[in-house]
Amino acid sequence: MPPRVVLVGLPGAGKSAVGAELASRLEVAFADSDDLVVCAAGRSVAAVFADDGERAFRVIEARVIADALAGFDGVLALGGGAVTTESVRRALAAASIPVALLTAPQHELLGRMAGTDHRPLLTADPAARLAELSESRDPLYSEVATLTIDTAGRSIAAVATELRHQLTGDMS
Ligand SMILES: Nc1ncnc2c1ncn2[C@@H]1O[C@H](COP(=O)(O)OP(=O)(O)O)[C@@H](O)[C@H]1O
Ligand SMILES: O=C(O)C1=C[C@@H](OP(=O)(O)O)[C@@H](O)[C@H](O)C1
Ligand SMILES: [Mg+2]
Repeated sequence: MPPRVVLVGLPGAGKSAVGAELASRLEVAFADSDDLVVCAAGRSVAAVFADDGERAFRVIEARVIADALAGFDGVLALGGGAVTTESVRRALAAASIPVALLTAPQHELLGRMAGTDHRPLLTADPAARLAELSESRDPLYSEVATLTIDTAGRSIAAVATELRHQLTGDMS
C-alpha cells in the first residue's frame, strides 16, 4: 500500500507539523523524508548539506522517498525541495495518490521559521532566499499537487481538519 497522502510545499508551510497531526487523527503512521534522510545518512540534514552538498542530499532524499512511496502506507511529509528532483515528481505521479500542497504568504512562512536554524538553504537572508525558492518551485508544486490548502492564518489543527475532510469527507 502506498502512503495515504503526501504533503508538499515551501519550508514553513507546515508539512511536518500538519502531517504528524493528521496521521495521529487518522491513526496511521507518520514519516518525514527529512527524518528518513537522517536515518539513511546517520547525520543531520544540516550536516549532509555541509559535508557533501545539496546534490548529495537530493540523491539520498530521492531514494528514501522512492522507498516510502513503495512501502509506507501512512502520512508522508516531504522536504520542501524534494519536488526539484525529477524522479521524485515522476514517482509521485506514478503513485496516483493524493498529494496535498500547503501554501501560505511568504511573510507568514518566515514568521513560523523565525528563530530556527536547521534549514541550510535559509540561513543567509531568508526572505530573499524564500522568494527565490517560491519562484522556482511554485510551478513544480502545482505540477505534483492533487489538492491545495491555504494555511494562511489557520492553526495546525485547523489545517489538519481541513485536510482530513478533503481526504475522507469526514467533517468532525
Ligand atoms: N498553520 C500553522 N500555524 C502556525 N504555526 C505553524 C503552522 N504550521 C506549522 N507551523 C509551525 O511552523 C514551524 C514550521 O513548521 P513545519 O511543519 O516544520 O514546516 P515544514 O515541514 O513545511 O517546513 C513549526 O514551528 C510549526 O509548529
Ligand atoms: O526547501 C528545501 O530545500 C529544504 C527543506 C527542508 O525541509 P522542510 O521543507 O520540511 O523545512 C529540508 O528538506 C532541507 O533543509 C531542504
Ligand atoms: Mg518539514
